[in-house]
Amino acid sequence: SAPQVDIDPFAREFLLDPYSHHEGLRDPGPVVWLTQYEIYAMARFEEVRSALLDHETFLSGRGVGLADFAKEKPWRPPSLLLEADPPLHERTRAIMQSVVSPASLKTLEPVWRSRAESLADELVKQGEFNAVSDLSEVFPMLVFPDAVGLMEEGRDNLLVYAATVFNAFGPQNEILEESLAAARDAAAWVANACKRENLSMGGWGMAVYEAADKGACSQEEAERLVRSLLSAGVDTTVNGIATTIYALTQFPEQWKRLRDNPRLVRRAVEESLRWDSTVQTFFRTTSRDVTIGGALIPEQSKVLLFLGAANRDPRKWDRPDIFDISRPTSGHVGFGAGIHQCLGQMIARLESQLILTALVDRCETITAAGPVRRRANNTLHAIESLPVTVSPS
Ligand SMILES: CC(C)Cc1ccc(C(=O)O)cc1
Repeated sequence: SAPQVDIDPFAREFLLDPYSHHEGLRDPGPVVWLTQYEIYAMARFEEVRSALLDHETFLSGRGVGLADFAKEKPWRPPSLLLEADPPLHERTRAIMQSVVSPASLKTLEPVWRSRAESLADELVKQGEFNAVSDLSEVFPMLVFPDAVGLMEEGRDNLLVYAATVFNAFGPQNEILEESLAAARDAAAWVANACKRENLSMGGWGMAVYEAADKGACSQEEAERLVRSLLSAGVDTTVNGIATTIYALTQFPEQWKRLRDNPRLVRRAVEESLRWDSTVQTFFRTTSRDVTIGGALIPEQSKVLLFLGAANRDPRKWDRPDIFDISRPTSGHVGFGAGIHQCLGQMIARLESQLILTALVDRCETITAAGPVRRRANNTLHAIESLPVTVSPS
């Protein structure tokens, strides 16, 4: 049976520094029993990847958080993408893939590039700035809400709402209680922003309703699918960009390599996702008894998958704790894997690549100008503050 582990992966001190705790989750065995929550967990690369690929054994429809939707009411109507299994998932995923298509991104790229360059111009002029409040919370908000076609008024509700979405995958701890209290108004704003009449023509949001007009889904489903874009599309890129900058301040020789060859930006973004995965964890629920590495996981069990720990598993990666932009990163589970693999991964990659390229082109060096401060979140490895100094090239 699965070895018992007393670690609390949703304790504040774990969330603020998860990587110092991961060996205690990987080493006891391929599957462990977390006594704090009476759930199973997997933190090794092989097992995490296999579970993500086996969507028939490891279900999403009963929620991808600790809450089992077969036993308790979700805090919000379940996502038709993230919290759906086939066949529903196939229909909704196809709609969203046709909306956030490569063609659509191609048309947006020039505008996104010019926004990234203007922001980088300003930041280099400043010389010293906060890579969170002045950069990673700014750039995604300059491009993503417009791509969705969101109303202008109240957009700052997006970050508050998204933080709650990600906290809600965890237990009812103080972190979740605090963010639920803070997010009441934000949730109302998001619900309203997803309505057809509040979305502008030509945006991704309206494209979902046009799919509904063609019979691909109902108008109500369209409204909830737009909510998915707002839930997943902001806090992820905000923290992904901040983490990439953080990694580059911690490994300055990697910045130098980017300066010598800016084409390595793509690899830096990928390696950043592996080295410090923005999305650290989420759950699956077993549809049947399944034995992993000699341990039986009964059906209807919640299983916590540690993506961040899998991406630094020494059984898979050599020198896993080193941020090395030349390493082969293919197969990392920073965007998940299988049928639920991140729908927005190309959006996230483009945003990160554009802003990083704009900074690499303009800055000879980028260095930490003070300590990094983290923001505790039940799912995300989030950064609250990251003061940096840049020298112009
Ligand atoms: C890493 C995932 C948990 C991010 C995410 C959040 C929310 C949704 C939704 O559909 O609301 C989808 C994906």
